[in-house]
Amino acid sequence: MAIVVDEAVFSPSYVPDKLPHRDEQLRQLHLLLSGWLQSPGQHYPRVTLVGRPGTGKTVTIRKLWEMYKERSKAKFIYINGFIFRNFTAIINEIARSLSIPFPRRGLSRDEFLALLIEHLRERDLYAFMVFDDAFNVSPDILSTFIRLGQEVDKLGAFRVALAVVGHSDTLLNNLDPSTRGIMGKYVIRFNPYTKDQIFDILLDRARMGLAEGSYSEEILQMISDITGAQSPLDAHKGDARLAIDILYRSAYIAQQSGRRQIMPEDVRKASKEVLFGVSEEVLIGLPLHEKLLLLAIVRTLKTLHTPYVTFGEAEETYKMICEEHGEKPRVHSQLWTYLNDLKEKGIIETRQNRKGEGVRGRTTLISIGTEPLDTLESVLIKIIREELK
Ligand SMILES: Nc1ncnc2c1ncn2[C@@H]1O[C@H](COP(=O)(O)OP(=O)(O)OP(=O)(O)O)[C@@H](O)[C@H]1O
Repeated sequence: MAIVVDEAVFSPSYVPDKLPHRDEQLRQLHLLLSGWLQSPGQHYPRVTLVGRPGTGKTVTIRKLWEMYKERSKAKFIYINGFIFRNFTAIINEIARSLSIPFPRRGLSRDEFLALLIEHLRERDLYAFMVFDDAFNVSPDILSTFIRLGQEVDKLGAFRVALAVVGHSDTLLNNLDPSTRGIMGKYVIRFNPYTKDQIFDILLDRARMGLAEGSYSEEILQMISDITGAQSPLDAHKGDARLAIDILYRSAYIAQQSGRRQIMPEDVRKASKEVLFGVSEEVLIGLPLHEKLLLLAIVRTLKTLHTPYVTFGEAEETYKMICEEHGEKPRVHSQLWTYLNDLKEKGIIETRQNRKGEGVRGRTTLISIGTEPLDTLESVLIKIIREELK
């Protein structure tokens, strides 16, 4: 007998009927966007959604759209910054979503924009644009699309509503001051979910997707304890995606063992298979050689059994990994850039060595505090293989 009775309930694109603990954020979104969605053209609504991974930003905005899509003449355009990063890719995706015939390349930025504006005006189109994980898009490209909504003379009406989604305020701070001014004050915050909040989310998901009697409240509580935040400042917790993922994996492990109920041991096993502080999507979004460098750091840490490795040690392993994959190693300065990016994303920690630490001279020490190395290694290998296929 299956425990997972509805796979769709666990898919990333699933939008549940209810969104526990996001009433306030949904209310604010309504306030800002409902007027335009029902009768677009009179003003340019824009909003920024900020919160750590898995705090419900995407699902809340999708929910809002679900509530209006039947009665809005606007079209929903969803741009995921992990997938669409450069200008041409983004504008082509916008054109595709609006069913506008568009040359894929060969035009300058201004020409592409002029063409989009012309189509919006001529076809009397309205676009509700969502830039999710927008920190992957360079600030100047993002600015271009933020400013698009202001081109009311050329557009003939306020044809755009905009939501920009990111993990922190850096997203806005990186914009030039005048564009930041346009996005300015309309920020909706998504705090990490507490243990009790995760429990409510899991209970709904389990009711929808798992066989009756296959889970107990204790099991859901156990997962909530592992993943839920103690406080809104808890930096690595409060991710509902992770909690749902552990529930799904636990159900599968139980099912594979021929049982009809999830046991605590299944949860323990499942939580060893997942990453806690780093989301897999963030890893997928890294440039290939940044992934290879990260894999090198993980392998070196594993081989040396030390809490820290030097940059030089990691670089040696990186070169071997490149050879393994038939890739030309990047130069030292590029690897530095990657190292800093990994640090900025919170995947690794670095510091300068101190005297008497067994390393000669000044060097950078690298560590990974939050993730089980075996899991990180296997996830990275899987992603790298996919990319090189
Ligand atoms: N309040 C909630 N109720 C039910 N499910 C939720 C809730 N919040 C988040 N989820 C679920 O958790 C998962 C992650 O949510 P979502 O993708 O919206 O997070 P996010 O904040 O956009 O994350 P990221 O920054 O990584 O893109 C999804 O499966 C979503 O359905």
